[in-house]
Amino acid sequence: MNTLRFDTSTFDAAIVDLDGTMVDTLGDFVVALNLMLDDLSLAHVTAKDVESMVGKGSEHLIRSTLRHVRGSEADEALCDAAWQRYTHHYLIINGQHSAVYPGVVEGLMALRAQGLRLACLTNKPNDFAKPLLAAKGLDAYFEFVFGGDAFERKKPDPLPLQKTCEALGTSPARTLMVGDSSNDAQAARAAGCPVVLVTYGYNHGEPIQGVDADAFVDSLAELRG
Ligand SMILES: O=C(O)COP(=O)(O)O
Ligand SMILES: [Mg+2]
Repeated sequence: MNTLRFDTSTFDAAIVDLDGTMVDTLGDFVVALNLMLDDLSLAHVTAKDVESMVGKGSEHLIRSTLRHVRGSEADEALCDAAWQRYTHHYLIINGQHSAVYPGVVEGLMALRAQGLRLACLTNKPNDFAKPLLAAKGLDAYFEFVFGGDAFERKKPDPLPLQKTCEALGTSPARTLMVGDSSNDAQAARAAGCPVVLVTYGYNHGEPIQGVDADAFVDSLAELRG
């Protein structure tokens, strides 16, 4: 059920996902992947193809893209070459084909005004995540930014959430996860964090309402104390 207001007054902190939750980065992914595919003399992907592959980090995205355009699993040499080309292009175009979703700044400001500690936890690599947040003017809201390579395992594993709670010094039960996909929800459930999902974003092509979460919001502006 969508709610027009999700009461955040019982929390000490919020952990916020990046791609699909704060920033619509689908354009960046498509542009960087197609530049990579050009370098490898392979066919292009569309935004629709990419949308269902985003959320499990860049390695997963590159492997899924190669599988999609070639029709078979890529070997390690091709994956390595693709990774080099993809990171080269992504670092250059990062943020140029992306936009902050409506209500994000309002929501982050409200959470901070309420005294909540904020961390950004994404499966995007640190080298992509930190410059993107800075370019979009979102970095100052967060005490910590942890990318997909910050810890040994990525979401949906609970480890990144547990480590982020440790960094914040907050208990999982009083730390709200805000995300856009089942990766965020599964990680939160396993870590013992309550979870709210946005109704926009990328969830592997599946309707988000089918995911086990505490609430769904249409905008981060609905998160209020
Ligand atoms: O797979 C990605 O790079 C996107 O990651 P995020 O949704 O955890 O920010
Ligand atoms: Mg996401």
